[in-house]
Parts: sequence; C-alpha cells; structure tokens
Amino acid sequence: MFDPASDSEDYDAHERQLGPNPSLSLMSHSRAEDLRRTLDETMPYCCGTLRPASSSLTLYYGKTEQARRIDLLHASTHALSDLERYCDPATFGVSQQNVLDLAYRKAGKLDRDHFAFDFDIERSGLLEVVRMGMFTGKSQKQRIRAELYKLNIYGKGCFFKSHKDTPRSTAMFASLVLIFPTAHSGGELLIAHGGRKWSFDAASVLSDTNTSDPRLAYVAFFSDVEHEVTRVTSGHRLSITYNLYYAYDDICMDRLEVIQPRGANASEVHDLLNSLLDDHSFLPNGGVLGFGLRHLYPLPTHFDAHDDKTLNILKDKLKGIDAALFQACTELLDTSPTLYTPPVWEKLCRQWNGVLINAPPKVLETAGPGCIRHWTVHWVTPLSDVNRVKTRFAAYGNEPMMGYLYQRICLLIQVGSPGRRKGSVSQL
Ligand SMILES: O=C(O)CCC(=O)C(=O)O
Ligand SMILES: [Fe+2]
Repeated sequence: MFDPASDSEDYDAHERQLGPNPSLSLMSHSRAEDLRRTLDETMPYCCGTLRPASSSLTLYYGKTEQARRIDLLHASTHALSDLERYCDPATFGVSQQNVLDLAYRKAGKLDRDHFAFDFDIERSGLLEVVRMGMFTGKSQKQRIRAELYKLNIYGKGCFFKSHKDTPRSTAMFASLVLIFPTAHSGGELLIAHGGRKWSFDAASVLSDTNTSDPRLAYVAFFSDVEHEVTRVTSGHRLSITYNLYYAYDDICMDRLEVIQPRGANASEVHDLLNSLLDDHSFLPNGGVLGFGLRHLYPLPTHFDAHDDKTLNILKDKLKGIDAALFQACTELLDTSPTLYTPPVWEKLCRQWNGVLINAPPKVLETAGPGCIRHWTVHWVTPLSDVNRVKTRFAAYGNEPMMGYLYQRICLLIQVGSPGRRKGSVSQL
C-alpha cells in the first residue's frame, strides 16, 4: 500500500501500477503537440570532456594527519587499489537513514572532509559549460556554484543501481560528476527521465586519452533525474561528485558584520556629478572633463599593437568608487567615458585614434603625423602621476614575477554647455 509519507521512489512505483487517469489525458491539437515535442526533446543532462590546465591533478586523501597522494591523471593500478581499500563502503539514503546494501550499491567512497584535490572548478570553465548546457534562454544567466561532495571508486564488480540524488537544500538543482581517466570497462552512467533513456560511457569516451595530454569526463544531471552506474567489469572507475546550487538564496548576510564601507555612495557620486553638470557657471562653453581614477589597474607590460581591447575590457573591471564614477558619467551623459592611460600617448594616437591632452607646445611640435587630435582637459579629480615602465608595485607585489603592471587610468568625457550637456556630447 502506498504510504504518502514515504520517499518518491515508492510513490513512483505506486503510480506505475495505476491505470491511466482520464482526467489527465493530453489534449490533441497539432500546435500543442509541437510544443509538447519540443519540451520533451530537451535532455536532462549534459556531458563532455575536459582537458585540465595542468599536467597533473593531485588527490590528497586520508583520515589522519598522514595524507596520501595520487595523480588522478596518471594513477597506477596499485595506487588505485590502495585508494579502494582505504575508502569506506558506500551507503545510500533510505527514509532519512544511511543504509549499506551491497545488492543496491557496491562502491568505495570518501566524504569530502577526507580528501582534497587541486582542481579549480571555478577557473576550469566547467560551470559555465554546465550552465549553458542545462539552462536555456534568460535562465542561462543563472548564477550557480559547485560544492565538492564526495569521491567514489568502483573496482571490478562494483555498481550503483538506479536512484535519484538527495537534494541538500531547495537551492540544489543538479549533480556534477567528474570521471577520471583511470583504465576501466563497464561502469556506464545510465540516465532515465520522462520515459527516455540515455547512457554515458566515460570509459569509451576517454579511451583515446593519452598520458601526455589527458582528459577527464564530466556529466551533470538535474537532481530529480534517475541514474545508475552499471557494473564495472575491469579496472577502477574513479569519480568525484559536486552538488550544484543556485547561487542566490543561500547567501546568508545575517552572519556578516560590515565595518567598512558603511554604505555604498554610488548614488551620491551620481547626484554630485549631476549638480555639477547642471551648474551654469561650470564650463559654460562645454569641454573635456578628466577624472584621475582612485585605483591603479594592472595592464599588460606590453600592449599588443593589434589588440585595441586592453582599455575597453577595463571598463568592466573598475574598482569600487571608480566604477561608480564611470557609471554616473555613462548615465548622465548617455555615453561611455574614454579610459586613457597617459604615457603611451603615441601608441594611443596612432593605433587607437587617441587624443593628446593638455600637451605642452613642445610635445605638439614633436608629435609626428597622425597624432593630430589634441584636447584641453579640465581635471575634476587628479591624475597624480604618470605611468612608468617600472613601478614600486613590481618590486613589492606578492608574486615575484609580473606580466602586468599597475597603471594609472583616467576617465575623459566631453560635455556640452549647460542645458545641452548630453546633446552635444560625442563619444570620445
Ligand atoms: O559515480 C558516478 O558516476 C555517480 C555516482 C552517483 O550517482 C552517486 O554517488 O549518487
Ligand atoms: Fe547519484
């Protein structure tokens, strides 16, 4: 008899025994059918392979201070057997309890407090790919985060029968499994949803991976999707699972106390700039405003002559109050200020259609052909220094090597006369 308090598998089994319910029969209309077909076509998972950025991926594991290590990209059978012996037998959840049932699940597992590995999932790009693979339309912008969950090792004869993963919170929406290039056969992941079935055989997908350029396999599926791992017939199948969460509703601000800054003052910057621009005594004939930014920005020590994106990309990376100023300029003047880094003027003039500002007559005389635009800039905030190829930041950085140097940047913005501040603005 179906117990309404039991878990969803019981309910599914109960439902399968019932005949079709006429009050739930599907409407017949060709357009409704088209829509239904399209909705049915989407897959509840995504999968692929990933070439790690480094040539090794070290797994550290242990329950004492004496951790062991294995390179997951080049693990020997011997090392994998050791790991398998070290692991706990994998249980699974039944009605709020962890149960060991070797007819249902035979595998070794380590919980996340007993292992660590040097894979930076944020930087790997994997979360982006999973987000694009599992969401569509506007929801592709969904912010998601991954939480390391556990390691599983399946030796010969191991498997995990069909189940759904336990959601850890309402924000959890999927599981992401990494499967490493350890020699094995069998151990396919079978996925079943809405009457359809799929299989992902990491062993065969990775079979051509070579030791000098190894790959690992990934598969992400929504948490409500049934899946199973078929019996491993040889070797070791090693997987590490992450739980995937929406990144919005589990951020708990209650536990934080902010000492500084006390409040955001972006709106104050906006209002003050607005009243400056409204003031008829300020630049009555219009002109170019300059703002030296409050922070320094790392730019490549050598700009690529053909890469004109360096400063443009910086627009999205401005820090704190600099970003607020940039935004206020953009909103009030309907145009984006130009970002400018002073001492590379010649390059800017020639390659990026730059403009010489407040140049002494001597510089104007020596500027070669092509450096023709020249503006007088009215500085609202100071640009305190010029850039140098070597700065003290290079000497006192937290890393000995620097491919980037902090550069002073300013915003330049052309404004019209009062009352026509926006109208006569041209994009600098
Ligand atoms: O190892 C895998 O591929 C998936 C394991 C699994 O489904 C689980 O641990 O819940
Ligand atoms: Fe699972």
